[in-house]
Amino acid sequence: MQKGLFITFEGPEGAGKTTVIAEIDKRLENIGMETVLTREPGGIRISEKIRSIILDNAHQEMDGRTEALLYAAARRQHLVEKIIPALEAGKIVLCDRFVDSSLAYQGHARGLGMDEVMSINEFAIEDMMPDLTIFFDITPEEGLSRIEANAGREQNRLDNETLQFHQNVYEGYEIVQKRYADRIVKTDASKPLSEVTENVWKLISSRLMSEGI
Ligand SMILES: Nc1ncnc2c1ncn2[C@@H]1O[C@H](COP(=O)(O)OP(=O)(O)OP(=O)(O)O)[C@@H](O)[C@H]1O
Ligand SMILES: Cc1cn([C@H]2C[C@H](O)[C@@H](COP(=O)(O)O)O2)c(=O)[nH]c1=O
Repeated sequence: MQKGLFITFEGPEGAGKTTVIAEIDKRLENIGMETVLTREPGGIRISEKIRSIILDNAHQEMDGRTEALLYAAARRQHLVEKIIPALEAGKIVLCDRFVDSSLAYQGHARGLGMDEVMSINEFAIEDMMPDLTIFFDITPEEGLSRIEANAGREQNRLDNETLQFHQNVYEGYEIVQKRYADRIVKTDASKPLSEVTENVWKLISSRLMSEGI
């Protein structure tokens, strides 16, 4: 039975998720919370291997359905091996991307259909959805310009999709937010880093208070 809290972070490329989550993780640990910081695709050995297959720039021939199935397979293993045990141990799981990414990227931007992509994910996750999702709201243009400016970050197969693809991802996220309005809260990710971090911290700490954690 789940006792912890499952929080996911979503948004376009370069929105600032990874940077902000690391700071949130530190703050939670400083107040004595047990956390697990993880990411999708990846987070554990098998899923990191699947990640490198999906994101390899050499794999241009990858079929859209194959891509969607690989994300779902990586998610399944990640869930059973890392996320569920952490939640059962009462920990707070902070996960950089989860099923909403599949809905926005594969379902909408790839054109596979959100319902179809949700159905393969239902097989993977059963009914394990996040308790809270924070959407980092930024235009694809601004997010992509941040990662282009970050010389240390290699651009992967998905980063290198067209601007139109990334605009479709953003449109996909707008649909996802309406569909799951009770779970997803939005933060303005175009603000300076310190401001985004404070806003995300307020969202998370008020949720912890309301859960009595
Ligand atoms: N609020 C911000 N203002 C300006 N730059 C930022 C801000 N937040 C993060 N950055 C910078 O933008 C770049 C992308 O940030 P980060 O890797 O955290 O984004 P991300 O959402 O995890 O991206 P992706 O999903 O594409 O991996 C980094 O160089 C980071 O330092
Ligand atoms: C989980 C998930 C991810 N994606 C995409 C989104 C990004 O382009 C990459 C992951 O790279 P990041 O630097 O770790 O953000 O994969 C996707 O298309 N579908 C998914 O389910």
